[in-house]
Amino acid sequence: MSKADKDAILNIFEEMEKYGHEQVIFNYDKATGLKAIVAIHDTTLGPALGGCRMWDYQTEQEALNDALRLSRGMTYKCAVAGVTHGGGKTVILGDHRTQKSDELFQALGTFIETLKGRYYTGTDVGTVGMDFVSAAKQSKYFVGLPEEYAGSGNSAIITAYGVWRAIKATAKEAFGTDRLEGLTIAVQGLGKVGYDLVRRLHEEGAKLFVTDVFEESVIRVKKEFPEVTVVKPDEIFSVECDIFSPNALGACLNDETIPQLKAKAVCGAANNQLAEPRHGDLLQAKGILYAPDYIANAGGLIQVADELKGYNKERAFKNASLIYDILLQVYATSKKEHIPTYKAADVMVERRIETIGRLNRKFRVK
Ligand SMILES: NC(=O)c1ccc[n+]([C@@H]2O[C@H](COP(=O)([O-])OP(=O)(O)OC[C@H]3O[C@@H](n4cnc5c(N)ncnc54)[C@H](O)[C@@H]3O)[C@@H](O)[C@H]2O)c1
Repeated sequence: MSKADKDAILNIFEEMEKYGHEQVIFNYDKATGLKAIVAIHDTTLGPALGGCRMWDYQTEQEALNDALRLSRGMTYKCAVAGVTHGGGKTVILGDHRTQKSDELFQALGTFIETLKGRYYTGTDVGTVGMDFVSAAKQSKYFVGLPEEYAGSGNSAIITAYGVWRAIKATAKEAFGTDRLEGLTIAVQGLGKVGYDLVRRLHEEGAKLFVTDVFEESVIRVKKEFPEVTVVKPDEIFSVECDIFSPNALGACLNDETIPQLKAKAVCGAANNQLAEPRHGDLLQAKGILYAPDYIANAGGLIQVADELKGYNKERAFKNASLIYDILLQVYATSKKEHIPTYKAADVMVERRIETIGRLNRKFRVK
């Protein structure tokens, strides 16, 4: 174990205190080799909800940091999306391409079951619905299962729908109309979400520039929507456009990329788009309207939260459409309180958690 890892373990409570985490659980199963960390950030609004990531972390500290950071992000995403859940996250330490097995996920199921519903989990980077079909053999606290297993299925479709609604709200704020026809939009990432977003934007008559590092994704999009203009991955930031839509990886808005942006607004699905919070200030200083990522991409969360009530697709899409209204509120708060949009979103969330928390305490039956 490296010195950094030892220090991190000594500092866990300091980290929990800094960000208000309630619980961090280390799970090890000898028979399957499962090593998983579950972080529960805040259950004021209800049981924690948040995906399970499987990643070949270089160090245990990196895995722990990811669990802490991502679970906190889920508290904010749940609160802003209006679902009655708090934030949690699981990370499995391992290579998702070579180390998965039915037994490994069943072992995860046994650990999640011990939390007795304090935390629900499902897919994230490196995991797919079928992994949780295995886990669900041992526990009822899994979501995001495939439709044939009575789950709500692929969440990318509703996520893309939510991002489309977010782009419309952002256009309304930046350009005074939510009609996308004639606007130029640069889309980075043509994966599960990016592809379906391009389909919607194309249908509405937006002029599209697109890119992906995976050539097959680019070929598929160009074949289906021949009017799009394909650019190289490193050219997408400097495209002359109205809106830049990041749908690939996190930290894409940083010291190197922000100066290249010619867009008047940024709105996309990627998680953790700002490399650091100060990049949100930098965007504002440049006069670029930023749609906070955890609001724009809340569609998937809304779907899995709905699954816990007995999935109703119509209801889930109706709730995801409200991303439009929530974003307009964020933009209004940002203007009224003279703060960047990413801060306005956080402020709205913190106020909501405080208010609902107070209501929950007031009416709790002892
Ligand atoms: N799928 C969901 O329901 C959901 C929900 C919320 C947030 N998100 C976030 O949205 C983003 C996209 O999710 P997804 O499900 O479509 O993932 P995905 O893996 O299907 O697609 C990501 C795409 O980005 C491409 N890519 C990676 N690096 C790139 C780069 N530098 N330039 C251009 N393209 C690049 C990949 O080749 C891939 O095609 C992720 O950040 C994810 O965390 C997804």
